[in-house]
Amino acid sequence: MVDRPNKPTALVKTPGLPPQPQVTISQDNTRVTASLHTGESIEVLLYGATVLSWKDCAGDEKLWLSETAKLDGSKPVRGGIPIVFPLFGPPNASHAATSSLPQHGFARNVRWEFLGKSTSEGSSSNVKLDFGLSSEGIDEATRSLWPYSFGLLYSVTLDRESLNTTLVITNDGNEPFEIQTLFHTYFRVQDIASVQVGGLEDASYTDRVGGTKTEAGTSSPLTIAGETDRVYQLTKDSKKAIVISDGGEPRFNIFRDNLDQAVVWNPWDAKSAAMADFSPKDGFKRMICVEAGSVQGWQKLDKGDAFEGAQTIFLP
Ligand SMILES: O=P(O)(O)OC[C@H]1O[C@H](O)[C@H](O)[C@@H](O)[C@@H]1O
Repeated sequence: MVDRPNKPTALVKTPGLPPQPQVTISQDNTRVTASLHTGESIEVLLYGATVLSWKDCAGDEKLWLSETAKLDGSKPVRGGIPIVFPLFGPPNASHAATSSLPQHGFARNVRWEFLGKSTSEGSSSNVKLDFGLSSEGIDEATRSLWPYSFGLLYSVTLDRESLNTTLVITNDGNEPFEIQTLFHTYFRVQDIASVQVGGLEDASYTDRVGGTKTEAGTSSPLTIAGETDRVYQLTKDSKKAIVISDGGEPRFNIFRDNLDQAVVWNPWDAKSAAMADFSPKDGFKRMICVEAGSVQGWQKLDKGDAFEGAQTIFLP
């Protein structure tokens, strides 16, 4: 059974004080917000099931969201964590089944259903919000572009010091299909000039700036000094974090589960100037996308198969 929103569950009893709600959830027609009693919070837009905001206990925002991002369902959100599915990047004639879809697929362009919340047994400090999308939940025009019977279950779990996003994709029909997927996370940073991305050392990557070329890994952490768009080929070792440091301090430790690539993207000045929904125009100095995904080749799902991929971002 699904809890109704707006009703805090799990009460903590502190001697001498009235019971305190552990988790507060509220929902309107467009979004769901959840806060822990310790102050951490998340906000998820039903359009695209896009995480728009993740704040720590001090109320500091961890995600970057463009000031001109469209939140009205007219286009994918520029910022937060849009979900890429079932195709990463621009459509390509070489993969006929997804060749008619928009860039990064359709999951970020459609309204999802809020399925409800849960908290861990005995835990005083987390909340999981579940969202669903299926072939029945998309419009006829989109379904005609990708006519498969699928189910997506997306869970966003807020803990005191981490945020987990888990996507389970199922093939609910008779026809096999092939997918790519990715969490397009926009991290907020203080100053891109002092950002380093560690944990990608020695990984080969596809550089997508100015044509596509494959490069061997380098021994030092990645720094960003211009337009950057790389797809790193990582090992299956989910214990190795990708670490985003800012001003010499580690800020985010990203762990992957069953996602073997990571895209690093910063549009820099010219590309961000060309995006109407990217603002302020120098906002590229305060964001970096590090996107865990499965985007090299395709994951094939036969009838009844499921694919599960997740990322957990820890605040050091
Ligand atoms: O503008 P969008 O469709 O949201 O894509 C934004 C970016 O997403 C990924 O990071 C890709 O690697 C980039 O090539 C792309 O420009």
